[in-house]
Amino acid sequence: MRKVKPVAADRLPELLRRMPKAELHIHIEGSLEPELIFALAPRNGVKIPYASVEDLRRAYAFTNLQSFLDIYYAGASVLLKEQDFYDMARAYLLKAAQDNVVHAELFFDPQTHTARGVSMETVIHGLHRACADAQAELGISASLILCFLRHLSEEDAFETLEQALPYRDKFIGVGLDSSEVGNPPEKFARVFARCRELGLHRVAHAGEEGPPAYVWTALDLLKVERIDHGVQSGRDAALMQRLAADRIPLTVCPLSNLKLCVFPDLASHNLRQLLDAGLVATVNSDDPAYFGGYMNENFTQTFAATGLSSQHAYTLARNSFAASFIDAATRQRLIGRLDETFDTFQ
Ligand code: HPA
Ligand SMILES: [Zn+2]
Repeated sequence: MRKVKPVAADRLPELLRRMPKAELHIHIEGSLEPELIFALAPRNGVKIPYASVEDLRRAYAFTNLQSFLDIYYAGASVLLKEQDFYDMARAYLLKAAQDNVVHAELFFDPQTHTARGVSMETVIHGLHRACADAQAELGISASLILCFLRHLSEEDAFETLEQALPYRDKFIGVGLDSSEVGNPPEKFARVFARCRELGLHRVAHAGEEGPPAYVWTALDLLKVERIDHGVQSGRDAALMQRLAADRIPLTVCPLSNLKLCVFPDLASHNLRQLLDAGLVATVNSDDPAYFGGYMNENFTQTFAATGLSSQHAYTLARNSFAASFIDAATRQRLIGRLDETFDTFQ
């Protein structure tokens, strides 16, 4: 990793905001702000059990992953039409562009929608159109990763994959999310093997709340290329060595970990430990509408709490490009822009 100049603590937030970066762990349904929920509900004739935006926001006090997921799936129930999916992704991509996110890989949860009678075509077309427009109008590249809900069955995941295959050109890979503990990666080994045959990229949430064993099986049985979260890996020295040696990226989400009580406070977060061990860690927002911050908030709050430096900032931004699924030429061009930002920053 190249060495960068030290930057005074009071100038670091500006550098963090200004540096170009990629976001690799954003659930697009988790970018649905209360204001948009309250705009979409009457548009679609959907009733929501909250009196106001403020009333809904007050309910965002989570104790663990499941307490969040219950409210996250309820929020997504206002999404019915292609335009709804477009509007949600458009709002996220506008915010991302403001944060100098130049490339984003968006997770989406089709089973949350198809279970309510919304077609796969509606979901994928709405999201994909927003990604295409963002490239043309905002200069940000964006692609889609289809996530299987791990609390549902293997059979349901296979059926979801079948339903999505007519739109194979509109998503680049698959992921695994929802309730982790009790739903280990091995439950989906055959689905992921099929996705590998199809040439799809593969990622999985592992080691968010679940044990390091889930990270091992995500690697060995699902053959994933990245681990989403993965922070529990810090408890297993052999796993840390494996992740470093194989350069398996971790898409870390500090504000999510804080809000879901994975760490008691940001100062106790193990991002520094992961970086010091030579892991390809990145910073991401996960579900920014629920966890109180988009990309730049994740960077600035984490750096303020843990005392990370300009060198860490460069490493994290560079890791985000290295860990992304963009083509090699684009990756080099984006790293060039990153270098220029650090070279010229005063
Ligand atoms: O952080 C998460 N973990 C698991 N599933 C999710 N679905 C949205 N966000 C998450
Ligand atoms: Zn996530």
